[in-house]
Amino acid sequence: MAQSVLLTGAAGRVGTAILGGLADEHEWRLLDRDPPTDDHPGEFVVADITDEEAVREAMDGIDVVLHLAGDPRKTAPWESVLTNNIDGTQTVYEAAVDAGVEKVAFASSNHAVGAFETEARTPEMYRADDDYLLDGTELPRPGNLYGVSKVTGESLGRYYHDEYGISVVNVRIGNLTEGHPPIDYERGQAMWLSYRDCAHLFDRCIRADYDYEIVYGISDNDRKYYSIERAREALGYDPQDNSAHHD
Ligand SMILES: NC(=O)C1=CN([C@@H]2O[C@H](COP(=O)(O)OP(=O)(O)OC[C@H]3O[C@@H](n4cnc5c(N)ncnc54)[C@H](O)[C@@H]3O)[C@@H](O)[C@H]2O)C=CC1
Ligand SMILES: O=C1O[C@H](COP(=O)(O)O)[C@@H](O)[C@H](O)[C@H]1O
Repeated sequence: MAQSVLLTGAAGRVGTAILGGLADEHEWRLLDRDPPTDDHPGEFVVADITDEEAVREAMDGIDVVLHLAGDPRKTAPWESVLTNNIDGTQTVYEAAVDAGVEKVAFASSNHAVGAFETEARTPEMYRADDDYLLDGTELPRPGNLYGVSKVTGESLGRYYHDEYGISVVNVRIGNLTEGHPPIDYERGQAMWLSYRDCAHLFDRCIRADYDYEIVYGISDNDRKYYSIERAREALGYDPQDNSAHHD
């Protein structure tokens, strides 16, 4: 059944991948501080996610929120991640709970656990013959302030789920690239997420029933140090792509 979905950060790369696969599948309300440059499904709200009133208005009638908006740079300074990623995410959750939204899928990141990639483990852990695997039950271990902001976003979800019962899934996205995995970048190939699998994964976030989840968002790469088992079990994720199938 089509659901009413609010997609924040809709003008960005992840939003483009999602809409590329799911434009006709749901009723969309798109939100970004940048106006659209192309055709888009549904209505487009130009607003900043730290604008409480605008975010409240955008939640009206929404079933599911895919919250992508934020500063995606691993080098982002504290002032930016504090405003865009932490304050913005809290504003989105507060408005979602007040509006009676059922589910929020939060775009978390591999950088929430980046510090597990120690000198002793790398580059071996990026290779198919290495069995090191993070599965989402490990404690967070961010390697930069951007990662800290993603861990904080996951914690905000934990709080709003426990306190208000809203369903929450945190998707620790790997490395999204279109058409082809990153070239000459073992780490990027191990955490590759294709556009097709990205759209399917967020479709499962919209449709599945869950309480509070942390899952890894990567394709079914031969090289991997993130387990996708929880995404399969909790969401019914069934990825089609594998970085090993590209030269
Ligand atoms: N692209 C990737 O491989 C990965 C992305 N992510 C996360 O996914 C999300 C989307 O990332 P991308 O699409 O790659 O980034 P992007 O920079 O292409 O898109 C982000 C969008 O959010 C909007 N935005 C940023 N701050 C905003 C604010 N305060 N109010 C309203 N809109 C705002 C921007 O205008 C932009 O259109 C981010 O939260 C990022 O941290 C996580 C891991 C990997
Ligand atoms: O969280 C993110 O991660 C991806 C992959 O990280 P990288 O360390 O391989 O660059 C990055 O491309 C994306 O911009 C970022 O938001």
